[in-house]
Formats: sequence, C-alpha cells, structure tokens
Amino acid sequence: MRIAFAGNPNSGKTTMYNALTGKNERVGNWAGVTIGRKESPIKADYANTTEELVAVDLPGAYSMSPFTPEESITSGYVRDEHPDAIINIVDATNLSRSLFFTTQLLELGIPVVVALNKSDINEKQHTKIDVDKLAEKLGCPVIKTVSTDHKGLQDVVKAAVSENGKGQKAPYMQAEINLHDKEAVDAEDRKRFAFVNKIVSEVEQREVHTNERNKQDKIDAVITNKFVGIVIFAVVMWAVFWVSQSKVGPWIADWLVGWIETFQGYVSGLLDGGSPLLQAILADGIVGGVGAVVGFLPLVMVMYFLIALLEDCGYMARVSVVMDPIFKRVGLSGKSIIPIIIGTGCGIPGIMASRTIRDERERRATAMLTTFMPCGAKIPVIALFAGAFFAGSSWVGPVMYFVGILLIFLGALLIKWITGYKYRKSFFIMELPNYKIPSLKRACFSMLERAKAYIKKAATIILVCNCVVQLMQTFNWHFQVVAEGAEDTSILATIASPFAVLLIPLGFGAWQLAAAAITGFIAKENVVGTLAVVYSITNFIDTDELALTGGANQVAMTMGLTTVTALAYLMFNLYTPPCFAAIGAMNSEMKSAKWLWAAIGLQLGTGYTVAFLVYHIGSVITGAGIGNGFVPGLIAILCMVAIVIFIAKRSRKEFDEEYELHSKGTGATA
Ligand SMILES: Nc1nc2c(ncn2[C@@H]2O[C@H](COP(=O)(O)OP(=O)(O)OP(=O)(O)O)[C@@H](O)[C@H]2O)c(=O)[nH]1
Ligand SMILES: [Mg+2]
Repeated sequence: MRIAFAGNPNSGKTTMYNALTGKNERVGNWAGVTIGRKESPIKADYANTTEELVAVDLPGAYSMSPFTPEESITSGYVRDEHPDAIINIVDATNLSRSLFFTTQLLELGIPVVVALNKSDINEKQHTKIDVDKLAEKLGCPVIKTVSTDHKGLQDVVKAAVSENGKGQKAPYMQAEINLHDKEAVDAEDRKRFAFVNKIVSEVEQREVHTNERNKQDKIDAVITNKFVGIVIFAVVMWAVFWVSQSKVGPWIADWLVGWIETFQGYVSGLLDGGSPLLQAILADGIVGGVGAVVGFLPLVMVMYFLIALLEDCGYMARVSVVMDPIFKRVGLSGKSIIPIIIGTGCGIPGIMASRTIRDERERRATAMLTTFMPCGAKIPVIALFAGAFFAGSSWVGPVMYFVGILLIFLGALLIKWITGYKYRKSFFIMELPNYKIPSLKRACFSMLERAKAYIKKAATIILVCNCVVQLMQTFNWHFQVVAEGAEDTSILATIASPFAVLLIPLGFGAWQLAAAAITGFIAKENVVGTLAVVYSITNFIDTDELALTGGANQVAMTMGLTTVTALAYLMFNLYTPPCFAAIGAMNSEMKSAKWLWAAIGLQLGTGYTVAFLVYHIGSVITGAGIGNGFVPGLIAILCMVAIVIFIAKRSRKEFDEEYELHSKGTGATA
C-alpha cells in the first residue's frame, strides 16, 4: 500500500516522513525545501499491519493547479499514479490556507486522512480546533499530530490503512470549467476559499492574543527593512565567513591535513625507488588529490553548519525578502541569494539550491550565474596570488567576491535583456515562517547532506583527473619520465601550448599557465598544485595545503608575471566556467542544452573579457602602455559581442511574435 504525503509547503511533511521511515531527508524552516519525490517503507512499529506500507514524500503545494515544477510533481503524482491513500499534512496554525488544498485532494476519489500538524504551537497559542467537527465537515478522518515529537503518527498511519479502499464523499466539488480560462478558474478558487473559510470559522477558536505575533512582526520590521536589513545581512554573512574561514574551519583542517600528510609520507616511503608510474598515481594523484580537497572541506562544512542554523531559525527566508527588490531589478528572484551564499562554499550544492526558485527563467539564470561567486576551491588560488604578487594584501580576497557579485548582476541584466524579460510577470511569494530555536541535530544533517555533494566530487572527478594530470606531467609522449629542466616536453605541456596562444591577448601566454587553467576546469584548487609542479616551485608551495609557504618573490619571478598580468590571470581563473562537476550540476538543473551552452559561453566570454580589460587597462595605468595582442583580443571580444547581439535580436523577435499572438488571443492590448 502506498501512502502519499501531501500538503502546503513548510507544513511538516518531510519531518513526518522521516519519523515514520527512519530516513534523513532535508527539512528546513522555509517553504520549498523538498523538491523531488522520495519513497521509503514505513517502519514496522508504526504500521499495525503485515502489509508493506510505502510512504511517498512530495514537495509542498498550495493547489492542485500547478504553478511551479515542484507543485506539478505533487499534483501529477496524486492524480496520475493513484496512491492508495493520502495523508494530507495540514499546518494547524494556518488552517484556512491549508484546507484549500485539502478540499481539492478530497475531490480525487483517493482516501484522505488529515494530519493536523504543529498542534503543539496551537496549544501554546491557545488556539482550539474542534477535530470531530472538522472531520465531519470534511468527510475524512482528522488527527492531531506533532511530527517533531512523533506524536499522533501511529494513529495517522492506522487511519490511512483503515480508509484504504473506502469511498469518501468530497465536501466541495468544483464546477466543470475550462481550466485554461483564467477568470473562470479565479472565480472557482474564490468560491472554494469562501467554503473553506466558513468551515474554519465553525471549527476554530483563536484566542485573540497578538503579543507574540506583534513581537515577531516588530523583529521582522527591522530585519526585512530595506536598508537596515541589508546591513544586518552583511554583518551576519561576515560572521559566518569569519568563523568558518578563519577560526573553527582552519583548526579542523590543519588537524586533518596533518594526518593525511603523514599518510602520504608513509605511502611515498613504501614506493621509494619503485615505479614512477605508481608514485605518480598513488602518492601524488590519489593521496595528494584527496588531501587537497580534505584540506578545505572543514571550512566548507563549518560554513554549511552555520547556514543551516540560519535557515532553521527562519532568518534565511527574511534575507530572501530583503534581497528581492534588488534582485528583481536585474531579473532574478529574492531566493537567488540562497544559491549564491551556498555557492561560496561549493558551486555544486549552490547550483542545486536554485531548484526552489519558482520561475524557470529565474531559476536557470541563477544556476548560470551562481558560480561567479568564488567558491571554497578558489580561495587557495586567491591566497596564492595575493601572497606572491600583492604582498598578501587583504584587499585581494574581498575584491574578488565583490567583482563576483558585480558580474552576477551584470550577467543577470544581460540575460534579462536577451530573454525579453519585461514581458514576463515575476511573482515573489515567500511565506515568512515563524522564528524558532534552530536544531543542532538538523544543522548537522544539513551540513553532511551538502558536504556529500562535495565529497562525491572529490572522490570521483577530482581523483581521476588529478591522476591523469599527474601522469601527463610526469611523462612525455614516448611515455618516458620527463627529465628535470625539460618539463615543456611533457604531454601536458604539448597539449596546453596551443591554448597558451589564445591567452596572449590576456597577458599570460605561457604553456604552464594555460595548463594550470585547464586543470582548473577539473577542480579549481588544481590551479595551485599544477603551478607548483610545472614551475618546479614545490619548495615554496605546499601542495597539500595549497598554500604559499615562503619565497613570494621567487615564486613571482619564476612565473614571470607582473602584478597586472597576475591579477588578470587570477580573475581569468575565477570567472571562466567552474569545474566540470559544477557544469554537470548546471546541466541537471537547467534541463536544457541551449541554456547550458549559453551558460558556458557566457562564463568563457566573461572570464576572457575581464582578464583582457584588467591586462590592457592595468598596463596603461601602470605606464607600460597597451599590452601584447590587443588587436586580436579586441577582435575576439567584438565577435563575442556580435554573437550576443545576434542571439538577443533573434530571441527578442520570437518573444515579440509570441507576445503579440498572446495579446490577440486574450484580447489584451500590449
Ligand atoms: N513546532 C512544530 N514544528 C514542526 C512540526 N513538524 C514540522 N515542524 C517544523 O516545520 C518546519 C518544516 O518542516 P518540513 O518537514 O521541512 O516541512 P515540509 O512540509 O516537508 O516542507 P516543504 O518540503 O518545503 O514542502 C521545520 O522547521 C520543522 O522542524 C510540528 O509538529 N511542530
Ligand atoms: Mg519537505
């Protein structure tokens, strides 16, 4: 028997699902946490039958007429796959809104059991709901539950089992209307609301006590204030970074890296005098590769832990509200801020977080732009260049984040311009959940969940690629070990050289730099490791900690970059496409080859243009005059601009035609 869990967003479906199945699916104190359907058997101690009961957790929905991809998953599932029963999780603190959906579910002919969840909050607020009367009005069993305390869950499951196969009479039936006729649908919805409100007025008794509500409203007035809200947000994010990047994170990282170094030394010792192939694969490739990633995994994890706390207490939902007006100007959504923040840890979970954005165009644009925000893997690259070329100046890091934000806004404007956004309506409905004390346990789970995406990348792509790069660096095309001083005969050098030519207009046409940038697409942290190896400066760069350990001047000299070209190269690495794993995540979120290629094109173009501008403008400012390859570089950029204009024109035309057709169809005037 399959039991579907359906209800409004943030009503506690996943909490109940986790309690009944023993799973650990993501729970969060904001609407739209669950984005896909999940299935698992209900534990035997909750099921009073020998039959196997399978629980199906669904994304939250306000209505059976889908408005978002998540809502269509839910309505599609209950309508087309006919579960044997539906447990409708109702947020008891918001009865009238929840029952709208309940009455729609009751029309489907599938047995429904209503779980009046969060009834603990109602008790605290002295709100009384007459359960028997509600059950009678709805024509289905109604049971009070507290999912977080596992209260009432057994009864709910029992009721669902005993309703199986029974007929229920829908209390309200929608008239036959044309579902494409917006006005008719609106009129029907209003009637349904009136019906629901009448029930609520009969079964619910609210004690008018506005104190607590007022307190929350007062806090919200400050936190979501247009100006103060942004300042608070900046301070909160600064604190998150400070704790995760310079306090707790590094302590744990140092400790872990110590262990891995010992292990790497041990493996190298075992292989000493053995085959260089094994040495390249095992000690440098595998152990070194994992070490590089594990080195800053703790930083990312501590950050995710703190973000999870912020989400759970209800703050992140407010941040979306504060940021919405700003993001809306450039055609994104207030919710875009969450992927961008998460993306500062790792682009993959960041891109995945864009899934909760309702509008498809906004969602794709967010997934496309999120990785302009420097991720954790880019921090070692920034640190190396700051150390070697800018005397460790503290402005380098913040400037890179600032430019990242700027590029996100500019990119969003460009996408808005290309896609003819002005014709489209944008909605922003973000319910503000109640504030609550965040759960440490849940923050741990959330942190592990997000870190998993990251670890998976480390265990697969980075590991394999690191091995391949190590091999390509160690051997030449005759598969002989490359002699010292002849590094430019290695496989890697010969592959990277043609790319280096393309980089001359950016001020860094050496094969070593091209090779490092290429390995950067595998994983950005590779840039540092590859530079260390190709320039034989491993004595100054710790390839495990990916950090400059001294000799900043020698490193700068060996690389042969000026401060201007170094800055151009750094920015090129930061703002060109992210690593392959993140591109893979982009692909699965965008679900459109056209958008994916557009994203890669945009990122390549942006990185190239930024580096070009920094190099040539920087050269002029520092008195060196226009740099090398200005004309070919300019031609390349003008070609890119021409392509963008061409695409924009074409898509504009399509939109104009579509819009004209649409306005004629509905009789509206443009
Ligand atoms: N006080 C109280 N809080 C609850 C209860 N059930 C769930 N919550 C909280 O409600 C919030 C939302 O829970 P989820 O299980 O993620 O809600 P959901 O319905 O799956 O949400 P979406 O996936 O976004 O549709 C979390 O902060 C839970 O801790 C309950 O019975 N009482
Ligand atoms: Mg959920």
